[in-house]
This record gives sequence, C-alpha cells and structure tokens, in this order.
Amino acid sequence: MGRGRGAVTALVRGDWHDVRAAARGLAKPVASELVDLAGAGGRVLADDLRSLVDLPSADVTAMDGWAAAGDGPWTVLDRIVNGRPPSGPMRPGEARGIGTGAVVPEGTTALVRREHGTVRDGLLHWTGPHGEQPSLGDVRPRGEELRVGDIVLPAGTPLDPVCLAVSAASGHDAVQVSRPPVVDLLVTGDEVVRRGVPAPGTIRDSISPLLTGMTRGAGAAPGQVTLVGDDLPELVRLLRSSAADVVVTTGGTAVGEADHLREALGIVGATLAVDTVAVRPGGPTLLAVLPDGRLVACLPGNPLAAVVGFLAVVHPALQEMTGRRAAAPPSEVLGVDLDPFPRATRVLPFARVDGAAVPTGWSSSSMLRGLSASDGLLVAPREGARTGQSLEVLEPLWRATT
Ligand SMILES: Nc1nc2c(c(=O)[nH]1)N[C@H]1C(S)=C(S)[C@@H](COP(=O)(O)OP(=O)(O)OC[C@H]3O[C@@H](n4cnc5c(N)ncnc54)[C@H](O)[C@@H]3O)O[C@H]1N2
Ligand code: MOO
Repeated sequence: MGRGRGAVTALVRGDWHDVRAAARGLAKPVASELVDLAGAGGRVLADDLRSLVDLPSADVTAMDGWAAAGDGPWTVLDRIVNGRPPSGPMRPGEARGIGTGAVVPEGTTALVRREHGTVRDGLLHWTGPHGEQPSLGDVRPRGEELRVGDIVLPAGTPLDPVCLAVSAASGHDAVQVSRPPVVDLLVTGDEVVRRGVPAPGTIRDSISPLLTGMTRGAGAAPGQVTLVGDDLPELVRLLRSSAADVVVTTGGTAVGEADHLREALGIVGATLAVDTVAVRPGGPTLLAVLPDGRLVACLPGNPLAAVVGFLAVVHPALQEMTGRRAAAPPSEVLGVDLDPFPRATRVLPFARVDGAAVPTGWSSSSMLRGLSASDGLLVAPREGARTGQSLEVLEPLWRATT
C-alpha cells in the first residue's frame, strides 16, 4: 500500500495476505487499563508482566515427613506449621515434622519422607531404602520457578486461564490490559429481517449473531448492532454518529442500484484503503479510514463472504489494536487435491476426515451450513494444493462461546 502526504492509495483486489497486513498497519493501538484478575480472562496484556515474588518464596519441602539435622536417629521436636516461618534453626540430632510446601528450617541437612521414617520413643529412625541416605533432594529451592522481576508473560499475551493462574502465582491482583476495541455493526439491506420466519423475498439476519460472536472471539467488544435499510441518508447518519473504534457494515458492497455504501463512505470523508480482495468468497470487502483515523470495514452481505471479509480486514486490525502477539497460523494436512484457482485465494470450510482436512459441502458464499459443520476454514493458495500438503487455517472465531 502506498501512502503520500496523508493520502492512502487503495489496495484494489488486493492479495489475501497483503490485505491482512494492510489492515494491521492501519489499526491504532487502544489505551490500556488495570483490570482485576477475575475479570481479565480473554484480555490482552498491555505490558510485560513481571513477577512480584520469588516462587517458591523460601526453600520449602516437596514431601511430607521430617526436617532433620545431622545423623539419626533424631530427637523429634515440635512440628513446623505450614504457612508460618520456622521458629528457629535445627541443631544436629534434631528432627521436626514438616508438611509439603512448608519452609525448611535453617540447619536442615536432610528431609526424611513420611514413608522413610518411624518414630519410636520420641526418636526418628531412618527406614528408607537400603543403602540410601537421607538428603536434601526434596527441597524446592527459593525462586526455582520465578525470581522477583522475571518476565512471567510478555506484552501481547492473551490471558487464558493458565496465564491468569501464573499472574496470581506471581503475586498480581490486577493486570494492565488493553481496552477491548468497540465494534459497531450496521447490517444493511431492505430485505433483511430481525426476527421470525422471513416472508418470501426477505431473509433473516444471520450475520449479526455471527459477527458479534466473532467480535468477542477476537477480544473486542460488540457495540451497537443496527439493522438499516438501503437508505443513504440513514447510513451516513449512522456512520457519523458511531463512536466505535471500528464500524463494520454488511451488505451493499457490490454494484447493485441499492448499494449506497461507497457513496456513504465518500460523504463521511472516509478514504478507501482496501477496495475488494482477491479472495473467494469475500471478494467485495472494503476497508476505509475515517478522517479521525478510525476504521470502517464493509463486508459483503452473503454470510460466508461476511465471515471471510471479517477475517480479512477486521480480525487483523483488532489484533493490532489490542496489541495481541501474532501467533504462527495453525495448519492442517490436506485430505484431497485442490485445483489451481489463479484469480483468487480461496477460503474453504473443511472437516477433518481420518485426520486430514476435506472441504465440506454447502460452502458457497450465501451459505453457513458448511461452516457450521466444519472444523475450520482452509486458506487455499491460488496455485492449488496436493493431498498431504500442509495448509494454513484460520482461527475459528465463529466457534467462540464467550
Ligand atoms: N453484478 C455483480 N453482482 C454481484 C457481484 C459483482 O461483482 N457484480 N458480486 C457478488 C458477490 S461475490 C457478493 S459476495 C455479493 C455481495 O453483495 P452485497 O455486499 O452487495 O450484499 P447484498 O447484495 O446486500 O446481499 C447479498 C446477499 O446476502 C444476503 N444478506 C444480506 N444481508 C444479510 C444478513 N444480514 N443475513 C443474511 N443474509 C444477508 C442478501 O439477501 C443477498 O442475498 O454480491 C454479488 N453480486
Ligand atoms: O465472493 Mo462473493 O463474496 O463470493 O459471493
């Protein structure tokens, strides 16, 4: 994409990978906020998270038994209380009961596992394996896992349950995460109905449940969802009134007489950055930049095409806005040959059959049936692909349950 003196040259029928990179490049990072761990699941870390603790916080025992000093048999003194520092150092000939995780007192020279010792008349005797000596092998040394200041999780990490657990273990109550970008959705089309069984010639809106879920799956927050007819002034009013970080529209991207979208973009002063994509389905996808830098993504009205358009321009932009680290794209082994299709990258719902990816049926751009029965979307290169080849697949945001 070229840029000169603030002008943006649109990528016309842009290559799939170029378009995704361009969408990332146009997105501006959102601000960050401090969020309690309980509410931070799914959010993206804004800064490196450093440990506030040494873990373990002291030398502790990994086994139940006794802390002992010097040679046995040992005189058994009072038990070490878990969660409290030991009352004092051990002296040779002494032993004290100790539970897993408790601090090993100074002067300890061996930990005797419960099953390796017997107490008779106040004396602890070693009954462990013949030839084995009691040792300090069961000590977990202070800081063996973490030291204060260690980077526990790098900035850009999406916080899954194990990341939240590691944040807690390293002493954090709250974490600095990026604010979820707000995505408004304008679903256009005179024929699109919100509820009920559609009359002939009308169609039930299947896009808004799909794209609001995918928005959440991408770590963003669905904002206003508005159904709007093919009505230019109304479209302009809604584009102008939205305060969202990203406005997504659906429908009206092709060249039909009722398709006012490009005109509306012009009226609000938006500059086209992506003007259709060389992908099938999803070709008539647009990405425009509003005068204040916010993005408007215009996706085709055909539902599967809208999913692909979202993955082409919205998802990469949201990833950049939340600062999410780019993960290596997942891949699948192909179970069939895919013919070359020189004009465009194809994105195909697939199901795993005997461990290999096979395109599903019902996968034309107006259909969701194939996607709903799929394990994901394959990205098929223009030159085609052979059975056994590994192909990139797209993150299944449409499976997000949050
Ligand atoms: N002359 C041409 N016609 C078309 C072209 C073209 O290049 N030249 N491209 C085709 C392709 S490819 C696609 S994809 C569609 C894109 O159409 P639009 O973005 O203009 O969308 P609409 O015409 O409004 O709707 C298309 C189709 O999808 C149905 N629809 C719309 N919204 C919803 C919704 N919320 N839920 C479910 N279904 C929806 C709508 O009723 C239409 O059937 O253009 C082709 N035409
Ligand atoms: O490319 Mo459209 O998005 O196929 O139907």
